[in-house]
Amino acid sequence: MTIATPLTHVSSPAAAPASAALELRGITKRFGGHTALEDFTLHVPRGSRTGIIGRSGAGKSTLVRLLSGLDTPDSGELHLGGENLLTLSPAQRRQRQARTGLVFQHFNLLAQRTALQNVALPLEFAGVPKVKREAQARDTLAQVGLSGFEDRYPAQLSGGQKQRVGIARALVTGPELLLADEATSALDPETSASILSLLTRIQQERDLTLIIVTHQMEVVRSATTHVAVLDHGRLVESGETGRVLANPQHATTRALLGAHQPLAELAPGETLQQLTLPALDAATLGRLAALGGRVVEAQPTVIGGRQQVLVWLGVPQHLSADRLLGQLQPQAEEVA
Ligand SMILES: Nc1ncnc2c1ncn2[C@@H]1O[C@H](COP(=O)(O)OP(=O)(O)OP(=O)(O)O)[C@@H](O)[C@H]1O
Repeated sequence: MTIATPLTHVSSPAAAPASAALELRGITKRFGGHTALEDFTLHVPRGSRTGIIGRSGAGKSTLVRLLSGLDTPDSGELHLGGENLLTLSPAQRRQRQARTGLVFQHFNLLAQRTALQNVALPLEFAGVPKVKREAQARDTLAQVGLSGFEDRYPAQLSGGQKQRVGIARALVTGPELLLADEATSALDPETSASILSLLTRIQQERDLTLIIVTHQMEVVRSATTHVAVLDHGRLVESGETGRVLANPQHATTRALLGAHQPLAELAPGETLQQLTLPALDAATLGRLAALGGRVVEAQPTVIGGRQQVLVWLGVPQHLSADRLLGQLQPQAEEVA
C-alpha cells in the first residue's frame, strides 16, 4: 500500500529542470467557503504536451478559467513565459494571456459566421486588415485539414470538423501555449483519436506547449508527454506520462487508470464499487454487511490534506451506487 507524496513538478526530479512555458506556484482559489484549488503548484515544461486529469469536481474548470484569464486566484503566482501575470495590470495581463490559444469542448463557434470568418475572428479583434486576416485564416484552415470548407457554416460541419475550426481559430494568432479544455469529450472515439493526433502534430510542427485538460486517461495515454493528476483541488501526482502510467503512486491515478480494479476477487453476482470513506470502522462494516456488500480491498489515501480510505466493495448487482451511498451516509463521500 502506498500513500503518494504529491510531487510539485511534472519534470523528473533527476532530470535537469526543463524551462517552463507555464508555472503555477501555490495557487489557491476559493468560492465562498469552498476551496476549488488549494496550494496548487505545477511546472509545465516548454514544448511538452501536458495532460491535466481529474475527476468531476477536481478543479479542472477552475484551473482553465485561471489559465485563460477569466478568473483570478486568491493567492499564488502564475508565470507565463517567465513573467508573473498576477503582478501585472488587468490590461497587461489580458494582452499576455492572448498568447494562449483556447480550444473548447463545445467548439464555441459563431453560428452566423462561416468557418473562415470564425477562424479570422481573433485577427479581426486584433485589427488585422480583412485581406490579410482571411489569407491567414485560409492557411490555418488548410493546416487542420479543412481546405475547401472555408464557406461552410457551423451547422454544415460534423463535430470533428467544428473542432478543427476551433483549433484553427486558436492557432491563427500564433500562440506559444495551446490550452485544450476537454476538446474531445463531445466526440465519438474515432473522431476523438483524429483530433488528438492533429493536436499532437500541430504541437510538434509549431513547437508550442500544449495543455490538455481531460477526465479521460485514454486521452492522457495517447496524446501527452507529461501528466498532472488533480484531486479535490490539489496536485496529487505528476511526471512524465510513461513513468506515471507504468507505476502510478496515488490511488486517484490508479482509479482513473482503472488499472487497480480487483475484479478477480468478485464473487458470482457481485459488481465492484469504489468509495472513499473517512474511516472503515465497525459501524460502516456493519451497514455494509446488512446490505450484502463486502470489502474486497482497502487502502489509505490522503485527499485534500485529510486521511481517507479508498475501498473497493463487492456488492449485489441490484445495489446501485446511489443506494449504497445513501445507506452508508454520512461515511461515504463519493463514488469514484
Ligand atoms: N463559481 C463557483 N461557485 C461555487 N463553487 C464553485 C464554483 N465553481 C466551481 N466550484 C466548485 O469548485 C469545485 C471544482 O469545480 P470545477 O468546476 O473546477 O471542477 P471540474 O474538475 O472542472 O469538474 P467537471 O469535470 O465536473 O467539470 C467543485 O466542488 C465546484 O462545485
